[in-house]
Amino acid sequence: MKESISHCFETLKEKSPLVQSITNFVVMNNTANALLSLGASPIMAHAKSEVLDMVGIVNALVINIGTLDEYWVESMLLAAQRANDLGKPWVLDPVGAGATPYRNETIGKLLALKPSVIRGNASEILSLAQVNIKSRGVDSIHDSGEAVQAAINLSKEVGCIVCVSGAKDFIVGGERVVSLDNGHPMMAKVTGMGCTASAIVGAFSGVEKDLFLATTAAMAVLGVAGEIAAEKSDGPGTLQLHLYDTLYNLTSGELMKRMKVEF
Ligand SMILES: Nc1ncnc2c1ncn2[C@@H]1O[C@H](COP(=O)(O)OP(=O)(O)O)[C@@H](O)[C@H]1O
Ligand SMILES: Cc1ncsc1CCOP(=O)(O)O
Ligand SMILES: [Mg+2]
Repeated sequence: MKESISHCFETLKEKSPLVQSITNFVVMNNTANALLSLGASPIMAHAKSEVLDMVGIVNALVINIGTLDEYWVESMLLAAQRANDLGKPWVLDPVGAGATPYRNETIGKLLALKPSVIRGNASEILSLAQVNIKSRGVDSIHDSGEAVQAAINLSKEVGCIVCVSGAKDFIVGGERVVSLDNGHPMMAKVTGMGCTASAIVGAFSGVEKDLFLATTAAMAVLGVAGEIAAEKSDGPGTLQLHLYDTLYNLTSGELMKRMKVEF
């Protein structure tokens, strides 16, 4: 698996996938910079007048409901349907799932369109799997390990790959589960770190057809880059900056050496 992840990483650098994001106002800059540092190419586009054409030219689509509103939701549904029609992968980041009925209703519509990959924190994945939990905005109040069974159920129900992020990241494809034990607790103190994870999952999905492998590779890269960056940082501000530099300079050798992956 480590070799396949490393190969995926090399392919991404070589192909520089174009990734469309319909994402939230908070993280547009963070995620675009992370994709560029990694070697992918970001484009943020949500106008209904261009969304169908845009999906036509990108390698993957990321839909993130962080700052959703009625217009944006229509764009998201159009884009997701178009990606399905064209057989292109699309990633759902269900930011703040469970926080309000509007978010849940929107997530229901997006799930009906069957995302290729769902990446969320534990509270979000528990909410999507209809586990009756309390949620509190965009930050998780559960450990990722608590949401693994929910992720398995969700993966089977929707027929997609599910990633639960947190101290450990779990990637689930039906009964297959992989865990990654990289990263650093300070990563949760930078807004948009999860959104960045989802954007990177989009980038890998744009170059690797096996989406279980693509998602695992994406989370391994962010986890390893995050922990290297954290070692150089005094706090979340410098972590954000060091993360770009680390993504930019990361080699497959360093990735292989640091990655802690388990089946
Ligand atoms: N306690 C932690 N230890 C190590 N890595 C973490 C920790 N918390 C979050 N991360 C990492 O931060 C990234 C974002 O995950 P998370 O914080 O769960 O997403 P979100 O921002 O959507 O809540 C992932 O790469 C995850 O592995
Ligand atoms: C704070 C906030 N509010 C709406 S979207 C958003 C960003 C959430 O980003 P992440 O889930 O990656 O921490
Ligand atoms: Mg999030």
